[in-house]
Amino acid sequence: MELKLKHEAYGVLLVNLGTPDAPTASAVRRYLKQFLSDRRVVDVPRAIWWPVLNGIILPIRSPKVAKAYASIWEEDSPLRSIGQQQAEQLASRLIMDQGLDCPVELAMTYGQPSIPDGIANLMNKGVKRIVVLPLYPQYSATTTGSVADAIANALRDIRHIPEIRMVPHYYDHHQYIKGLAGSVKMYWAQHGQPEKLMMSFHGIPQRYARLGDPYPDHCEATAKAVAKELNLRDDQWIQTYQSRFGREPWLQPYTDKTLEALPDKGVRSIDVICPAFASDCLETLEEIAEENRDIFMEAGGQQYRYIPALNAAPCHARLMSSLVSEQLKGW
Ligand SMILES: C=CC1=C(C)c2cc3[nH]c(cc4nc(cc5[nH]c(cc1n2)c(C)c5CCC(=O)O)C(CCC(=O)O)=C4C)c(C)c3C=C
Ligand SMILES: [Fe+2]
Ligand SMILES: [Fe+2]
Repeated sequence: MELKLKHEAYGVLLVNLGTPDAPTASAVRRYLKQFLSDRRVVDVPRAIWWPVLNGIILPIRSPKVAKAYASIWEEDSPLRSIGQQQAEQLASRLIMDQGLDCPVELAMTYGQPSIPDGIANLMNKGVKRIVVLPLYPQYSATTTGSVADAIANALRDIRHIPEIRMVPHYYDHHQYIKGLAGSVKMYWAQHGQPEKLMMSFHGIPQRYARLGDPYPDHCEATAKAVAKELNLRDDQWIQTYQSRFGREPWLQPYTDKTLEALPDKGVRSIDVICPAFASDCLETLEEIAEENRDIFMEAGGQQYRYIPALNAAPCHARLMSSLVSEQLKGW
């Protein structure tokens, strides 16, 4: 009985970026407005950014991006439906691996389900200590930093605040590296190995890294560790950055430009993984699996395959359960 009460005091908030409520221009506009108003994401002075965001970006981008969402939407946005599966699997894993019967709530930094609702749901279940697990293996101020801000903002409205611990990153965690390498090995065992493996990470502006964001160092460490785990020679893999936005230079090499150039360098077959994404989403299912495929094939490539994110794989739930239990030590 005593043990059960103790377990009920803990809860997990699994956090991902966020996604629109529907694949429509108005829902995408609402989502992009919240996301792109975050100063950690776009740090341009507000007097310059507000007119650009409201007068140009939102009216032009929302209908275009809504079409892209419509092409990947099933019953819901994949980011949210996969996130719900991950939350359920993590709750079962915590019981199986750690003997810990505690609630797990999915929350999004932007859109629904929100971080304040996630915290309220946990507290309504009697939770006093929350482990926040941002689903970002590599730390960036634009993602993990924004989760910390959103948690702090949510706590402002709570009189008796819960205790909070947060997983800062897991870019070099052995279960994460083995999970990624294992998914590639399994894919190659079934479909054969291509000439190159591309590891494409979501980009950030170069300036953010110069100002102290360690994200590129974390990405390089992940990519090197996965290549090592797969016993790849240097010429058998390449690390790139995708999803650039706006005019200033982002981290390089760019995924799309690299794919356009590779066939001329003699590379005709390539597999792509996106290690910065814990769940498949618009950026992997549409940008990588569709748009970038066309770029490679039109440039003369012959075989292009996207290997899915870890999503709801059992090894992913085991990794998340280890990350949570490592935070619980001594608590
Ligand atoms: C404007 C600057 C952006 C920064 C900086 C940025 C960093 C960043 N984002 C992710 C993960 C995801 N991003 C997703 C979509 C997305 N990202 C941006 C812009 C920045 N991201 C935009 C405008 C969008 C929306 C789509 C579009 O308009 O092109 C998603 C997908 C969400 C979904 O609903 O499927 C994810 C996930 C990381 C990991 C990261 C920095 C490390
Ligand atoms: Fe993004
Ligand atoms: Fe994109």
